[in-house]
Amino acid sequence: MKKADLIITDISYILTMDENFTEYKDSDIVIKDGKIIDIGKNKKDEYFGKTISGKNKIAIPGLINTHTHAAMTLLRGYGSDNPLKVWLEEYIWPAEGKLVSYEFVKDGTDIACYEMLRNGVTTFVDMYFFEDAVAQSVKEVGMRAVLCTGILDFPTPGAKNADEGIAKTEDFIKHFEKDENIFPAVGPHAPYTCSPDTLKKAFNLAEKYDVLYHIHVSETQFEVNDIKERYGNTPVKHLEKVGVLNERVLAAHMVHPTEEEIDILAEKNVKVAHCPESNLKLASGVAPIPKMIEKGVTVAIGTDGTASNDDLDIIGEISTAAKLHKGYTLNPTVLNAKEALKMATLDGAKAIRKEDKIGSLEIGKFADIVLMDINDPHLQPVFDPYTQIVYSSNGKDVDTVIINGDIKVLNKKVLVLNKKELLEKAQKWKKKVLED
Ligand SMILES: CSC[C@H]1O[C@@H](n2cnc3c(O)ncnc32)[C@H](O)[C@@H]1O
Ligand SMILES: [Zn+2]
Repeated sequence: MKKADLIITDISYILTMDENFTEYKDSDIVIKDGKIIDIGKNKKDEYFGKTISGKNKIAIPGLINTHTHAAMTLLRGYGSDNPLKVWLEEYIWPAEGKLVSYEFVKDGTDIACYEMLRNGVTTFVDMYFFEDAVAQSVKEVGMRAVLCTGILDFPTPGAKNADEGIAKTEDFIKHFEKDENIFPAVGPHAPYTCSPDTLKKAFNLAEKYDVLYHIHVSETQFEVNDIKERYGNTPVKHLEKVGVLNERVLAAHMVHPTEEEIDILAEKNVKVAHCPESNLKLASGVAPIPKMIEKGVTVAIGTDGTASNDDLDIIGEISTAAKLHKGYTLNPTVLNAKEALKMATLDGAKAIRKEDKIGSLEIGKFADIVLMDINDPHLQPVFDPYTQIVYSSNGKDVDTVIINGDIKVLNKKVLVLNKKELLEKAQKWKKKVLED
């Protein structure tokens, strides 16, 4: 018998989400030193250590949310039912200008971490202000995250101009460069809020430290028209001309690329964070995701912030994506359940360039594992476990969440945050949002 730290026994279905979609039935996963060391039938007989039961459960890799603004939980529902420009300029940016501080971001991110864990998210990509506060939350709960300060050409709660945003980003990168779970990145907000000079300076920084370059691109028709008017090009072509497209770029939204621009994204190996619910709620449009995938673009999934979604349920997000693109293309074979789940797992890991460490359940990878409870009438009978997850379940069916081999959620209860305290924080900030 060999020593293990944790053995998940008799898991009804294991969906590894590796490149071959390898599956196991009634099998075990063995974990040691934070990593998966064995998977298969009767592996529990070869190891001793703490066990938890996987009976009536589906095991999938920890889910990856590739675009959010976590602290915006404190603005959930604020300024709803408006287009992006009105929502940002008349509601969100004034509220952020008034309230955003280290404390706001810490409290808001704590709430977001609770919600993400509850919904099976183990890794997320965040762009906001006071990312040191986000890092503190992430450390306390033991999640993984790609974190970047939003860089804009006008004053923000975190910096008086883009150069200060870039300088702060460099300090942040240096601080977390070697961290195992926090991956610092560079976050120019968008082509309409960053000049070509700012975009390029930010890009050079990402190159210097070999980190992700995360940016909102081609989110609305308004943006496309605005960039055309200002620079004579559509957003992706504009970014290409500025010289800021390569494999390090993770572009959020990408709702309105032209055919030619999709070819550029594929050629430059730019990754896309698709945010269908935010795009629907803000009436930004429907991104041509099937076409991007067909042309070889890696497309992952993101929720965006909770003021434009308005939740952090990534299973709900892939369900929306799978159905939206079928309806929009009038083709039911488009974005099938396996492909949809891949967007939130292996393709999410590829989007953040961590596919060697996370994104699938494989020996040697980190033990970031979600167990979905299928012992409930709304999830039975199971003909196809992928279909069950994408079309029948939602985040609330997540029973257990393990990160780095540590149990963070058990029996649908988040173990690493205090729910009562979070509810109090939400009330405290609601009062401040409503104060003059
Ligand atoms: C610079 S940090 C992030 C900045 O972006 C704002 N934001 C939130 N959602 C969106 C979106 O869908 N498109 C563009 N900008 C967005 C957020 O409120 C912060 O100000
Ligand atoms: Zn966003």
